[in-house]
Amino acid sequence: MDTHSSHLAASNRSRSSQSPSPSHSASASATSSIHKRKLASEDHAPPFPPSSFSADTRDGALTSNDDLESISARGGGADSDSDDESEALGDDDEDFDHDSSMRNFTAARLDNSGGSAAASARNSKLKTENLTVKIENSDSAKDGGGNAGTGTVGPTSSVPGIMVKEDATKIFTDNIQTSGAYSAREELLKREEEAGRLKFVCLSNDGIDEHMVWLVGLKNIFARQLPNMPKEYIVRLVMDRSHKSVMVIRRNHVVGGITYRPYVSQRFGEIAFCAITADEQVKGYGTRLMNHLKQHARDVDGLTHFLTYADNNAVGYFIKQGFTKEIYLEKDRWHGYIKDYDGGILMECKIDPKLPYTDLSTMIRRQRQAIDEKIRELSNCHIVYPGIDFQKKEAGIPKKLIKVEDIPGLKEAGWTPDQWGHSRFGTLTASTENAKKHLTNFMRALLKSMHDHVDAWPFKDPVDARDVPDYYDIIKDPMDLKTMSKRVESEQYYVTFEMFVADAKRMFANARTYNSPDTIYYKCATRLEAHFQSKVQSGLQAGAKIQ
Ligand SMILES: CC(=O)SCCNC(=O)CCNC(=O)[C@H](O)C(C)(C)COP(=O)(O)OP(=O)(O)OC[C@H]1O[C@@H](n2cnc3c(N)ncnc32)[C@H](O)[C@@H]1OP(=O)(O)O
Repeated sequence: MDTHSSHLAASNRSRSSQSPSPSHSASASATSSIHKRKLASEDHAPPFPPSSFSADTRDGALTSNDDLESISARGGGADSDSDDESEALGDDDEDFDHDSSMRNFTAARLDNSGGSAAASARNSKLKTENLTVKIENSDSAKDGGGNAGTGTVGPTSSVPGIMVKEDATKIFTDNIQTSGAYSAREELLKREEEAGRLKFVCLSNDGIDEHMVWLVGLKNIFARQLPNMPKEYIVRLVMDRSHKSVMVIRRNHVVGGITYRPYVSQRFGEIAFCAITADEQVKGYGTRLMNHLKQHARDVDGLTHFLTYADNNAVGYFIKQGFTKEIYLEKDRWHGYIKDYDGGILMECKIDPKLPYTDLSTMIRRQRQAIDEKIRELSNCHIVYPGIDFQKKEAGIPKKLIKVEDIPGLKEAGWTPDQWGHSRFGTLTASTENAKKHLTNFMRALLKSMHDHVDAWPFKDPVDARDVPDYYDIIKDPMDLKTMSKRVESEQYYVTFEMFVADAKRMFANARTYNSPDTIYYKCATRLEAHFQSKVQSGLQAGAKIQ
C-alpha cells in the first residue's frame, strides 16, 4: 500500500475553529474562513520526503499521509455518530467563579529614600513595630506636643497615629494581591484536581475501553472546534499510536485536549490538535492543559521543544502559552519531520528544563511573597495611617486646623519642614505669623474694596435658590463675597494668597457661566474683576508682602 496515497484528507486540511474563544470571536470569524490550512504537498506529492518519513515510521507510527484503513478500527468506528457527545461534556453545574478570584494588583511603592541612614533607621524601627498592633488616634498625633506659635511640632511618640497591621502574613493577604488572574485560575483548577473533580491524563490508543471512550470524546471536540479539519484526518491522528493526547477529564467526560506527536529522537513534539469544548473555553483549561502537556513531554518523553502550526485565530492563545513565531530550534532537528501547511503559522515553544509547570501558581506566589517582603524591608508602604479629619464647618472652613507636620505618616515618609513645596507661607515661625497677619489684612482690604464697588451688589451674598431655582444645578462650586469674608476671618482657610485669588476668580467665572454676556450680572462680573485685579496689582506693588 502506498503510504502517501491518502491525500483525501491532506488536500483540505485546516484547523480553523468553529467556535473560537468568546473574547476573540471577532477576529476568529474574520480569519477562520480565509486561512484554510493545506498540506503543502496538495494532492500529488508527499508532504515531506519519504526518507524522513520512513525514519519516522521506524516504530510503525502513522503520519498524516498514512492510509485511513490502518487506523484502529475501535476508534474509527465510533466516529460518525457521536458528535453530540462533546456537547454533553460541558456540564455547567460546576462552573467556577473566576471573577471573584481576580483581584487588582496594587503596585507597591518603593521608598526612594530607602538607601539613606535615616531611612534605614526608620525602617528598622518600623519593622520592629510591625510585630505589634499599634493604633493611635490621629487626633492625639495632631495635638500631642505641637506648638503652633513656635513651630515645634506634633507627635512625640515614635510613630504616632500609625496603624500597623498585625502580622506579616495578614498584611500580605490583606494589602497585597497574592495571585494575578493567571495564578488564580491555575490555583482553582489545581484545587479541583486535588479534590479529584478534575484530572489530566495523557493517553494514546492502547485499547483500554475507558481510554478509547475518552479519545473518541476528544476526537469529537476536535471535530467540532476545528470544523475545517477533515474528520477522518482527526480520527486518524488521535487514534494513531505514535500520537499522544493530553486530556482534561471532568466527571469522566472529556472537556478538551491536545494531541501531539513526540519525536523522541529529535527531542521535540508536534502539536497536531488543541481544543477545549465550546462552553468551557476561556476558563483556564487551555492553559492548564498546556502546562500538563509541557510537564509530561519534558519528564516522560524527554522533549525540549514543541512546534505547531497554529490557526491564525489561536495565535494569541499560543503566544500566552509561551509560543513564538520565531523558530529557534535548529532546522535539522525538525525539518522533514512535521507536516508543512499553507495557512496557519508555525510556532515554537521551548520547554523549560526546570519549571514546575503544573504548579506554577505556587512558584509565582512565592516570588510575589519574596518581592513583597523585600519591598517592606525597603519601604513603609505596608503601613496604613488613619486619614485626615476633613470635617468642615460653615463656608468650607475646616473645623480643626491641620498642620502639615500633623498629617499622619508624612514625617515617617521622609518629609521635613524645609520641604514646603508651593506654600508661600513657610513654617509657622514668629516671622511668618507676621506674614500671615499681613496677608489677612491685605485680603480684608481687597474684600472691602470689592464690597464697596458699585458692581458688587450681585456678589455680596450667596445666590438664593428660591430666587434662581436652577442655579445650583448649573453652578456646582458657588462663591460670593460673604463666604470669602468668612474664610478670611477664620484665619484658617486661606493658607496661601493664591487660594484667595482662586475663590475670587471662581466667583466671576460662575457669573459668566450662568448668565449670558448681555446681562447685567455678566457685565458686573467683568467690571468687578477688572477692579479686583487692579487692586491686587497695586497692593502688591505697594509692598503688601504675602510672605
Ligand atoms: C494547533 C491547533 O490546534 S490551532 C487551533 C486551536 N484551537 C482552536 O482554535 C479551537 C477553538 N478554541 C479552543 O478550543 C480554545 O479556546 C483554546 C484551546 C484555543 C484555548 O483554550 P481555553 O481554555 O479557552 O484557554 P484559556 O482559558 O486557558 O485561556 C488562556 C489565555 O488565552 C486567551 N485565549 C484563549 N483563546 C484564544 C484565542 N483563540 N485567541 C487569543 N487568545 C486566546 C484567553 O483569553 C486567556 O488569556 P488571559 O490569560 O490573558 O486571560
